[in-house]
Amino acid sequence: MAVFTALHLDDIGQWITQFPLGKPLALKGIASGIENSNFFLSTERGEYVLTIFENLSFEQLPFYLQLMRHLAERGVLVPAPIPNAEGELVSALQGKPAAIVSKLDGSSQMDPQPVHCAAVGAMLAKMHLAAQDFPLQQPNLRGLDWWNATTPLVLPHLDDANAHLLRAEIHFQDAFAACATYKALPRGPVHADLFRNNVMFDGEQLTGFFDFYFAGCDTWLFDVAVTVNDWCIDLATGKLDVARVRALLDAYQAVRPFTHQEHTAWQPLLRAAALRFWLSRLYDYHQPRAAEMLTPHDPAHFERILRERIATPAPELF
Ligand SMILES: Nc1ncnc2c1ncn2[C@@H]1O[C@H](COP(=O)(O)OP(=O)(O)O)[C@@H](O)[C@H]1O
Ligand SMILES: N[C@@H](CCOP(=O)(O)O)C(=O)O
Repeated sequence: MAVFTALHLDDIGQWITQFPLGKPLALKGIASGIENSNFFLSTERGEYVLTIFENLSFEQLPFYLQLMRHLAERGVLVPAPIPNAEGELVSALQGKPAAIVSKLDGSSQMDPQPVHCAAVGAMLAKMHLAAQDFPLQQPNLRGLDWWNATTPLVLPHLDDANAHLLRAEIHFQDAFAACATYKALPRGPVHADLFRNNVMFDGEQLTGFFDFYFAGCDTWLFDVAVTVNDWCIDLATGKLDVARVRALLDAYQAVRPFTHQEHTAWQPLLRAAALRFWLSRLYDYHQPRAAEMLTPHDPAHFERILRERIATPAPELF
């Protein structure tokens, strides 16, 4: 999150009367994050998070908010969206779509141990299974099509070595996505951005996943790869820590066993997950948006991870 649209308590006095939340007491911009404008909101009824969506449209948002509601109803620990008096989860604020969700307890675990990775793996598998009967469809908007569209926009900013790496990896991923193994992978709604900063813990107890605004329908294995590439690495080098990888994968497959096609696709999808965030970070870095609070993420981190996944095979799924 970041703050692209400035907002003060006075600005929401009228708007908030459509929600059953009582009087607003405090509103505080959240500096972390990069995508939307987010605020901690205190009201007479409790603590919430108010999000103004900067890129997603009114048409796209029901997928994310209904998905959160669907998951919350099935025991997956995610924020509950608050409906307004009309039963709507999204309504216009400052001319943009906005929503209020419950605030999760706990804090981010930025130095995860195997026990935390196991909790994340188990909850991710539960999420995949719980979303199987979710009726709405929306593709992962940061999937293969977006990688192909974004590559020519960032290539002019890269040195020769990185331009070569990017071209070669896009070529590899296009070819892999066309093969029978890839097409046979189980799919459904995925979180697609389950980094350390998007999960809450109270000690070793996982208290929730949030930030579903990159979610979409994609392969479940891509979601596992995104998660492993953040939770199970040494941040300085991008190298995988085998104990954390094993803990996450074993806890995941205790809930939802991996298929043989997933076993074959594992190494390519770890590369795909690294490529996805290298590209988005390059794009955000070279085409920055105006914001009151924004700290762009370092693209070189995912360049290192991609090079490392190409050079060194990761532990197998099973
Ligand atoms: N439902 C929530 N409960 C508690 N804290 C939240 C919640 N949603 C967001 N936050 C806080 O806001 C910060 C940024 O949120 P994030 O969703 O990552 O932003 P973005 O939409 O830009 O990706 C998080 O690190 C967390 O501290
Ligand atoms: N997790 C991604 C992009 C989104 O970041 P967030 O802080 O808004 O969740 C990255 O690290 O590049």
